[in-house]
Amino acid sequence: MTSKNKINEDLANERRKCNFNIEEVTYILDGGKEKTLQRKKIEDVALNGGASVDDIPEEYLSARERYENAIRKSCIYTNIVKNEVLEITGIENYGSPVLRRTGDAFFKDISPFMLHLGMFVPSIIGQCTAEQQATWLPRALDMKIIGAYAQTELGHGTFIRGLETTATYDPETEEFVLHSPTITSYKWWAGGLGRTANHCTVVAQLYTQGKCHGTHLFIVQIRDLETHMPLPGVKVGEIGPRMGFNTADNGFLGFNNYRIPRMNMMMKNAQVLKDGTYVKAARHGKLTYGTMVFVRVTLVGEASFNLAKAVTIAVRYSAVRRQSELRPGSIEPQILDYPTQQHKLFICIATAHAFQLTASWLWNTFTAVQAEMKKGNVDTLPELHALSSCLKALSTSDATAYIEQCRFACGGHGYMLSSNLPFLYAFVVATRTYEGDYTVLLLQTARFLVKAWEQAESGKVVTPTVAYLNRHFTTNGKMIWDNSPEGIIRVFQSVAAGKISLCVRSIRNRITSGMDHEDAWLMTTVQLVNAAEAHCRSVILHTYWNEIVRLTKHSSDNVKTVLNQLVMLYLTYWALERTGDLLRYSTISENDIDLLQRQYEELLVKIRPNAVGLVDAFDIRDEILQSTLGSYDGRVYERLMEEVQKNPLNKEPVDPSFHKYLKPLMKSKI
Ligand SMILES: CCCCC/C=C\C/C=C\C/C=C\C/C=C\C/C=C\CCCCC(=O)SCCNC(=O)CCNC(=O)[C@H](O)C(C)(C)COP(=O)(O)OP(=O)(O)OC[C@H]1O[C@@H](n2cnc3c(N)ncnc32)[C@H](O)[C@@H]1OP(=O)(O)O
Ligand SMILES: Cc1cc2nc3c(=O)[nH]c(=O)nc-3n(C[C@H](O)[C@H](O)[C@H](O)COP(=O)(O)OP(=O)(O)OC[C@H]3O[C@@H](n4cnc5c(N)ncnc54)[C@H](O)[C@@H]3O)c2cc1C
Repeated sequence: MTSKNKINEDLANERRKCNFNIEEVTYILDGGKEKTLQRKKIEDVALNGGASVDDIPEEYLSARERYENAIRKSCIYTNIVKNEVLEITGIENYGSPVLRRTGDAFFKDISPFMLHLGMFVPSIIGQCTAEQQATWLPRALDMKIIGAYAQTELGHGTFIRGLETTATYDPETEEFVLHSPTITSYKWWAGGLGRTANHCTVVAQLYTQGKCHGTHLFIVQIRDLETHMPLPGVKVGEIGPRMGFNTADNGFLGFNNYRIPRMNMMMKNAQVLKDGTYVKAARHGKLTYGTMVFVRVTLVGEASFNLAKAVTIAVRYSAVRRQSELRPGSIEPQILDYPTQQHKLFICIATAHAFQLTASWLWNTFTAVQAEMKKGNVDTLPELHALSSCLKALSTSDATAYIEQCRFACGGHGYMLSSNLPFLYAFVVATRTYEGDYTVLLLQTARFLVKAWEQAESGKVVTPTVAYLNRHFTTNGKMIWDNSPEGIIRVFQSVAAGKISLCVRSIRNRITSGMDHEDAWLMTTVQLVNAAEAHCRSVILHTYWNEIVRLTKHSSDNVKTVLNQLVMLYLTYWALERTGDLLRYSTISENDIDLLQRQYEELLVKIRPNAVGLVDAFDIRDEILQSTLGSYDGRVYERLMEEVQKNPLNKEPVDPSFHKYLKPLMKSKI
């Protein structure tokens, strides 16, 4: 072995200590052995060329160079995907999470094509008729056209009904006229729109026969396919530097009476006939929001994957890093030996598992609801909307907090961009806002919960994810505390039920004392967000536990043990985090809390020897991790020094600014 690929001795020791079969855990997280093998095959094909390697790390480039480099690499990756990967996966897997994840080897930040595959293509699939799909989809999948998703405007993001862009039908020419009547109606934020896209999905208020029918989706060509010039009547550009997403060319877009053919309205759920007659086909008023529901579902898996990356970096680094001394004169311990460090990191491993298993479960729920909707049944959509809203909100918010915790766990070196932790944070913190802000989405779930509570109150049997509400009306008093996993989950469900009940009581009391329903709701929103968070927490705890029991039925003993330790750590951690709620809604005592704390500390000790094995089981290749601190071989200090050589500031021993500014300053007299 050369020193370049020699594994750091501490990390090698950690791997020797690991007592479970790492591959077995990888298979569970990937959803089965076949999926793992296919993922590895895709990674081998896509990453073997080493095309991702930048001579100069992208953080040293100017805005223009960074963008150009991102396009260059996007094209390389797209060609690999088109020519080699899709042969393995089939065209239907274009845009699959595996391709998205493999893409991370090419970009530290984000590809300008992300929104094309992440939202433009899904909007064609979800919102167009079969005939329209036949027109647009092959061209989009083949990258003959490149699209963005332009919904948000300068003045409105959350409140979609408030969007101002208009699409007015002209039966004379059978065209829609797109117009941006005000500065606030300019589209703002769409990824890939600023410089890259030649088409986009535009969300606009539909007017026909003098009447507004609310927001609808349109496919709009914005640039010439040969020259890439914006078409007459289109004003488009990049919105400027932001906290992250700096290679995604987020854009602005305005229209000046810009005409598109009638058939460019996405007509799956509503149509405008040649004469201008509006026909609504949809059985549910919000089906035009379907692309957002799809992306919210996928974001739970995104949260898990990005957190898995961060904690892989932080745990490997913590095994390599030695600091301080436990006893005078003793050898410096690995920082992973500090219980406080384990407290920071093991919850991140458990959370990545919890979100991954919840994401798969949510995806199955999503596809089942889609299948029902194909048959004309939209009854399960409200529950899916409530679930995808709160799970998107909580998973992105927790992942953000824990990625930052991983950075803290890496001390000063975690602050280096080359650790990749700042990039991960900047990318994931945006997910808390986009595709529906955290608070706004939890309030959507709260609407569903209040309705479910009212149904349960009237004796109706409610859907499985809120079935605990039926129990709430049949049991009296506080939930009996029970330290088993099922017992902890039951108590969390009681907390959620108790909080929803308090919200309903507050709303009713406010109405009784003279407020109208809107004000009573508004005044209760702080509690409603809290109740929706409690509900979502109980869903995650329940799903994580159920899935671990189901998926480890045939596992080896040691895998069963370590995955059980992790899920118990998760349940115990959240019980300790929420002792106030537990004291309020269950019979838990001071003594029970002491026992929980001891149980938690014992779990840290038990998990410690397997910590590196657990992050290895995420099986994230070095090319994808892109971190000086987190590589498989643990050559942390060597990589930090190698990275310094790439710093353009170190190219010459003396910087020109010395002669230009510093020296004159040093020579000048006071
Ligand atoms: C080179 C190659 C690169 C490699 C790439 C490879 C592959 C890539 C492939 C995949 C990518 C994978 C993942 C993607 C990852 C990252 C994506 C990256 C970037 C994404 C960028 C983000 C894009 C965006 O942000 S787009 C804009 C999103 N905007 C929003 O989310 C707005 C939020 N607001 C709303 O959703 C709504 O306005 C609202 C807040 C819900 C309120 O709506 P409103 O109409 O006012 O409704 P109201 O409150 O009155 O409610 C009425 C009623 O309707 C119910 N309702 C509301 N919404 C829905 C819904 N969606 N579905 C069903 N029902 C809904 C609501 O509950 C009410 O019901 P009720 O009356 O209570 O019964
Ligand atoms: C990196 C990034 C990429 C994006 N990409 C795209 C894209 O490709 N296409 C696209 O169309 N959009 C995109 N967006 C826009 C994104 O979807 C919106 O920013 C997001 O939906 C939030 O809307 P907003 O910015 O209008 O926030 P606002 O709604 O103005 O929110 C501001 C604050 O007000 C609060 N608030 C708002 N309404 C309520 C309410 N009813 N009750 C209580 N509190 C409320 C929010 O909680 C928040 O704290 C992107 C945004 C980012 C940051």
